[in-house]
Amino acid sequence: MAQAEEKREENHVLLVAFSSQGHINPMLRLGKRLAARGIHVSLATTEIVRHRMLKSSGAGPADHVTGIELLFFSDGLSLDYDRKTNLDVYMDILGKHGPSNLSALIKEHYTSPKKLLCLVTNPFVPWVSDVAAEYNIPCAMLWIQPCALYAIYYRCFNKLSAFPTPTDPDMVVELPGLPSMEKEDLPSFVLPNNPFGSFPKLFSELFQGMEKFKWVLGNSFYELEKHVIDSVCELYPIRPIGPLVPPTLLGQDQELEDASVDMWKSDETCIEWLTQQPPSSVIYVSFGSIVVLPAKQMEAIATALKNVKRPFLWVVKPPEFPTPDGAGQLPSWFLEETKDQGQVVRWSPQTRVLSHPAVACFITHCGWNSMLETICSGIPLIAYPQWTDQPTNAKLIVDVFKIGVRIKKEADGNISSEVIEKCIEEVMVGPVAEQLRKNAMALKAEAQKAVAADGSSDENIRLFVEEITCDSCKKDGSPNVGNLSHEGQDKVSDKGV
Ligand SMILES: O=c1c(-c2ccc(O)cc2)coc2cc(O[C@@H]3O[C@H](CO)[C@@H](O)[C@H](O)[C@H]3O)cc(O)c12
Ligand SMILES: O=c1ccn([C@@H]2O[C@H](COP(=O)(O)OP(=O)(O)O)[C@@H](O)[C@H]2O)c(=O)[nH]1
Repeated sequence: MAQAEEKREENHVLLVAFSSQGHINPMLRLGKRLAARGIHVSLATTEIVRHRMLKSSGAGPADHVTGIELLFFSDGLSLDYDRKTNLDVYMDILGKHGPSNLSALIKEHYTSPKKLLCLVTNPFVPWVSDVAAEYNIPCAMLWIQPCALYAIYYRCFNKLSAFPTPTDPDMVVELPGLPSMEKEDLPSFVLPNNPFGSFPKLFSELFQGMEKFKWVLGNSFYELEKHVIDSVCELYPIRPIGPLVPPTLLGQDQELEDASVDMWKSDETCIEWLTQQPPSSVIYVSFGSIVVLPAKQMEAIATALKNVKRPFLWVVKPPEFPTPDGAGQLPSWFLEETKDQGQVVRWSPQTRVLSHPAVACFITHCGWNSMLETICSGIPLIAYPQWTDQPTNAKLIVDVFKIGVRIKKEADGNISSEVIEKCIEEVMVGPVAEQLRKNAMALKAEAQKAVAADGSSDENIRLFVEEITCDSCKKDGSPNVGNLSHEGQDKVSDKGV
């Protein structure tokens, strides 16, 4: 036992993630890249994740994911608490109980916590940096949304630029390195009508105290977002090390195992069904793990899918806490009337779906993981964003990456099935479709280059590992992301990118 513990503390990094699948998986993939460079890695997250993994697999939860040890701490709430409906309460309680519970976990698992090379946290558990400080361990943040969101929040919460206010809710926001943004392009949390009171507080504290993070890593790649990445260099640089997606999507060794957890059991039968469909014919539809669409919007999508008469694969994840208004439920007529046309599953093996040759396009809520997976699959997107970073991600898809179209809302906030049908036709046939597909394939190639040996992201990982393992760098308490990030970018521009 003593020997195992000693080993654990050699060259060890502890990752800490918020409980959502889209936050844990990029962290695990970062962990794997660190492990490939000789670092021992563990990931700590909250008990609710262990509980969901248990439910999804039916067996006991894994205590390791491809060599990364999983550790769990309590968020202070009971397992059956409805966290999704009460996000503000959840985030508050987690912020109150998380620090002491994580601190106890560290004490329990590491005989000398100071030996940890660093803690890596994500933006939704920013208090991890205080736990790191308590043990005198350096702390890094993995930013799990586009670097554009990092730039927007940094400027917003440090009051460096003007954002919409209750008296000027429609103002257009102009920021360096980004296109002009109207209110429907901004992250929902910076708008005056944002209902999540504790979010601005969480992010104000985070962005006003960035010096607590010695490194900021981003789940993106330089070539994808170079203008906005360059634009934050002077503020507090972010170093892109992504895309953190399964190795099979990156053209890497097919034998390489992915590091990820599944909180829901995926329905593999849809892969067999896909195999029976013509190449580039299927519309894939999914809104991720959190969004629950209002019944009216479910109806509009259902009508559009039926009317376009093309094969579809729609993920309809039953709401964990169903409501009488029918939110998140299929219209009653749908399955019967489309039974020869498409498939509905509760949860799909999404990365296998996106890279399947039968899939033509993806109607998505624009979660960043889904977007990166799509970029790496080289197919166009139809953006239907809901909240948080998603509206801005949709803006990037259309105006910066130019790999998709956006479903525009009517003046009353609803969507019409005709608009969805038009978007589908636009990305499936004709000159726009052709251009989008070309752009998508080009970005896919750039993504593969970034993570391949000596690519921009690979180089940034190498620099990070060099930094955390270098004794003199560790003792220097000042945040030095700046120097390194500049160096990383010089290297990139040296190569003529
Ligand atoms: O902001 C939150 C909060 C939150 C924080 C503070 C508060 O007071 C209230 C709520 C909780 O869960 C989230 C989960 C998310 O999952 C998903 O994470 C991906 C990667 O960040 C995104 O790209 C996807 O759009 C998104 O659905 C994204 C989020 O932005 C949040
Ligand atoms: O049916 C599904 C839908 C989603 N996902 C995965 O769940 C994650 C969703 O993350 P994202 O950031 O896109 O959205 P979120 O669910 O966090 O809103 C992605 O990795 C998807 O591949 C999946 O495996 N099956």
